[in-house]
Amino acid sequence: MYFWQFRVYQRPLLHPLQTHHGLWQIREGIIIRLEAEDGRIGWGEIAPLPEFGSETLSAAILFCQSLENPLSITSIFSISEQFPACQFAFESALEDLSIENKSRELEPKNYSYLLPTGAAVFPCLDDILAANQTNTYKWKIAVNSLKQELNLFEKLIDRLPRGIKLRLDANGGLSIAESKIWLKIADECQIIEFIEQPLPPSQLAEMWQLSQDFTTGIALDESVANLRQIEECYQRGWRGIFVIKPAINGSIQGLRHLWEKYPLDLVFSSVLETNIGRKSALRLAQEYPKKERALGFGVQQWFNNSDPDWLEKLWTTSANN
Ligand SMILES: O=C(O)CCC(=O)C1=CC=C[C@@H](O)[C@@H]1C(=O)O
Ligand SMILES: [Mg+2]
Repeated sequence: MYFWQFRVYQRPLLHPLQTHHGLWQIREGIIIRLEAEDGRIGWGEIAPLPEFGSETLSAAILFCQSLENPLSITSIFSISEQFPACQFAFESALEDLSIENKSRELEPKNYSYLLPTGAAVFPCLDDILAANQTNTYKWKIAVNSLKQELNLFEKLIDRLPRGIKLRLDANGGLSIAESKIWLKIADECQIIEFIEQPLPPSQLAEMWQLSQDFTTGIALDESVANLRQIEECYQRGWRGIFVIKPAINGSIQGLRHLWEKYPLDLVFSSVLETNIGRKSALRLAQEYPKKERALGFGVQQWFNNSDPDWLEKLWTTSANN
């Protein structure tokens, strides 16, 4: 049995993220601490992303307030798939208990750096390229008008060194006609690794057709935000890329079973979680056998790291349970 505690946190993003979903300024979540009878401690993070279909923060708080304490392993693996961020957090805390070398190097060498959206990329681009050894970068589209973004894109690729791969993420905000324009350009310029979620999840068939009509990869993200959606999209014929956000995907064990059951082309992606959730997600990504795709866990600092004791302060200054 495992006694556990939780604390709700709010951390301002150092660089607010502008996407088709809107402007994201504060990452809110819950840190959980599991303690085994022999004193071992395991940490986990509930990092909701409701616009991707996960539970909301308030739903996760109510779930934590109603969950038994102490917990059994059975109760952890019985958490409903209605709470995928909670499933990830409790299973990863359970696994964290057994991690001998918690400080084992996890930071990926092959990662994708998320560039500032739109024209904001240009003032800092040279510094970002100089500071990052990776050759994979990601840039959000479907935020400004197509005309504006096509102009910015031309300027951007002129500034990128040879050999750089770019991922374009529309967060489901393009029309079919706009997707075809981007894909035609991508096929011609050969710098785009894939276009992520060009259309909304409701248009899987249309994205499948685009994947047949163009050579540039298409990656599903919002369409495959949890285990049930991954399996459904595969069974409906999707053989393109699956962007997996472990922290909102649901059961870790369930994800392992899926990638063993189906030959999935996975790209692991962050939900701008804190270091607690990041470690668990990166451990899982390291287990995934295919290594060709850069991890969507750019080393950029999402948070102001001038407060390294934030977790300790959280634990001593607030008691949610
Ligand atoms: O996947 C990556 O390279 C970084 C993470 C990332 O792009 C995202 C994280 C969280 C919310 C989203 O707007 C965005 C995405 O859509 O993938
Ligand atoms: Mg995405």
